[in-house]
Amino acid sequence: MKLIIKDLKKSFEKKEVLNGINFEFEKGKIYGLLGRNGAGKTTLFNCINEDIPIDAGDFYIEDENGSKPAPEYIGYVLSTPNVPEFLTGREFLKFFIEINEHKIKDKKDIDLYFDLMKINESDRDKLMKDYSHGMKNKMQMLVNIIASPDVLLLDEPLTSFDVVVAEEMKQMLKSIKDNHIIIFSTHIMELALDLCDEIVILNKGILEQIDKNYLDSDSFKNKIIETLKEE
Ligand SMILES: Nc1ncnc2c1ncn2[C@@H]1O[C@H](COP(=O)(O)OP(=O)(O)OP(=O)(O)O)[C@@H](O)[C@H]1O
Repeated sequence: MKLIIKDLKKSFEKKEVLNGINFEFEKGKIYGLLGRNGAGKTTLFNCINEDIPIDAGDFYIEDENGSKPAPEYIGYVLSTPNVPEFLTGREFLKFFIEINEHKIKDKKDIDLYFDLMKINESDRDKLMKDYSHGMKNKMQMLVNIIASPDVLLLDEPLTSFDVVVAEEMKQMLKSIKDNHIIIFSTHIMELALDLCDEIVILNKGILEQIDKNYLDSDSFKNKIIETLKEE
């Protein structure tokens, strides 16, 4: 399975943000998406998730059965969590599982899902408006893991997690990567290098993959920084 992006363009008024993105993301890999502030990482995710219209180009998923439109097979974890705050964590999970019942393979007891995310028993029946930023982020991550979409877009998802949870999330993402395409945007280069199989840089509106042969060399970080400085 691949997520194929062809000549994708997006501008906001006169500002050209995505200037012809061409890329093939493959199943079984975690891609680290790096770019300067305002480079267009979130815009790229919003386009692929069809939250905003694109100006030109195409994107789709291709597998052994042919090609299919991408958005239905995408899970998107936003950097600012977006959960219904008027529900408790338990109500949210119950509702999510009910409306996605046909999609969810291997359904588990709700408390097992909370356990997976290390959400305390005392917090499970609280309104999510009283959850911390990190707890809301965990809930958003959790529903995406339960739905197990083919493509998982993660917009700086680990930054609000404490170090223990961040490490657990890293291990969890590694454990599910074989069956997914995971694209992970971050400003933390060490995290990208530690977690990701490929590093992709969004610069001047296009995507560029950094040669894997550099991955273990000392000069790799410098190469990324030099590429990002070129703007
Ligand atoms: N809805 C919008 N209307 C107008 N301009 C927008 C809109 N959304 C994004 N932009 C502009 O597009 C550019 C790319 O923004 P985007 O949020 O995609 O960057 P980013 O790489 O995710 O940045 P950061 O790393 O700082 O989060 C910025 O110049 C931003 O101001």
